[in-house]
Amino acid sequence: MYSSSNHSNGYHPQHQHEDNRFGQTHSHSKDRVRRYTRGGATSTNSRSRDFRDSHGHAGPTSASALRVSDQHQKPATDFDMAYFHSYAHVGIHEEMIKDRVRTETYRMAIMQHQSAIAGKVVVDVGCGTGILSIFCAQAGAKRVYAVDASEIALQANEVVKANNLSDTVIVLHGRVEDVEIDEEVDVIISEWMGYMLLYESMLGSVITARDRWLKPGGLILPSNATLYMAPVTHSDRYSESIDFWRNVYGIDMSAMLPLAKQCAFEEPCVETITGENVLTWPHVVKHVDCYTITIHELESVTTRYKFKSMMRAPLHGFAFWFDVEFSGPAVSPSNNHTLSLLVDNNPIDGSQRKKRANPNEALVLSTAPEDPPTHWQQTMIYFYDPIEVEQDQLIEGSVTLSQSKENARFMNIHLEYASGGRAFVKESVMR
Ligand SMILES: C[S@@+](CC[C@H](N)C(=O)[O-])C[C@H]1O[C@@H](n2cnc3c(N)ncnc32)[C@H](O)[C@@H]1O
Repeated sequence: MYSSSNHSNGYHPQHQHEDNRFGQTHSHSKDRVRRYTRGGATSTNSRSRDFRDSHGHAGPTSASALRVSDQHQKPATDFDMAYFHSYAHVGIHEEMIKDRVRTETYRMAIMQHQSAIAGKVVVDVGCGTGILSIFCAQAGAKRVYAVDASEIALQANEVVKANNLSDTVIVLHGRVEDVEIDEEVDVIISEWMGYMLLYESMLGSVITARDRWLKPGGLILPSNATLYMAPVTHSDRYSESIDFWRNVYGIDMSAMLPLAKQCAFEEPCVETITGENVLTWPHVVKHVDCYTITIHELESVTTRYKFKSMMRAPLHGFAFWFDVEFSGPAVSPSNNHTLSLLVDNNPIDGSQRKKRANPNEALVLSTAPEDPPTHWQQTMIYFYDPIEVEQDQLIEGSVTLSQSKENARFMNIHLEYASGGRAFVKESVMR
């Protein structure tokens, strides 16, 4: 995943600064998950470890507490191990927790659903430092299984102990796919969203947890998610990275342009844009219902889009962003807890978009350009050269997001676009 325009892969030495989230270096902004792509295998083991004592209470880790179960899922790959290792770094957790939009929306959602959590059993899929598990304990959960395959689970256990919550929060160090929980749970909570929603492929682990442990009628937070895309104009960005080379201290360095374009725009960029960069209403790329989605459905997502530009402007590429909603399971319309969002047809481009039926009913965590910024920012796919579009000009094509065969946590992006009689294809990989 590329968080700025200044490199064609994640490991360029120039413009380096410490990325607190993953201890990774890059120029403009922070990467949520990248560091794991560098090293391949790490020394992290794939066994599950829990901190329960013989009475089922949380306690210090010991060799006898190590438990292995490989009957549920494929074994973790070297890529998985490197991925979990990347989450052992404090910086990534600091960045997530300091993202107040993210963390406070989760806390509000937990409090909003307190009646479904108090006295109930919760599993926190990917607990990290344990913050969401502790919020659930504060909301009155009877028991919270806080599961994380990263070494950060050891820290979570210390945090739980220091807050005198060891009787409620049971930290399990292992993959959700491997650990054993000997009871059904009422609630699943997880912060699984990667850039462009599906990068990291962590949603599959939430599905696994759901299918292993969730009681019928149980609650999943967040309950659904939507990935959007829209065409954008961003002349400043293009000038900064490309036009810059046309005149450098009076020297014509245009010979650098092909390399500059490749390095800047070959891969997706994670950046913050504003609503002013967006040329039309967004198109829904994928809507995910966490209660019903299958792992198979996530392997490849294809959508066709058709936009009509609202203005005359140079089209520089597409922005992607997502939102997630914290509502209960979808139930019949006669029930008061019916999902609060409806999907209706976008009058501008004919695509579907979500409309809030009752804004008071479900909390939404949005990463849209017009909403307060989050650490996810927006994900941009830039063209190598802009396309001039007139007002009302059609921009159409398709996009396919598929898990890489090499490493399912990488995402291949196949983008086809046509406008004004010209057609293009762009392939990129978010790694
Ligand atoms: C985005 S972080 C969220 C951390 C924490 N819940 C929070 O909100 O601050 C995701 C965490 O999930 C863990 N994780 C991802 N996949 C997992 C799996 N299959 N089993 C256990 N932990 C997993 C990662 O190690 C990471 O710590």
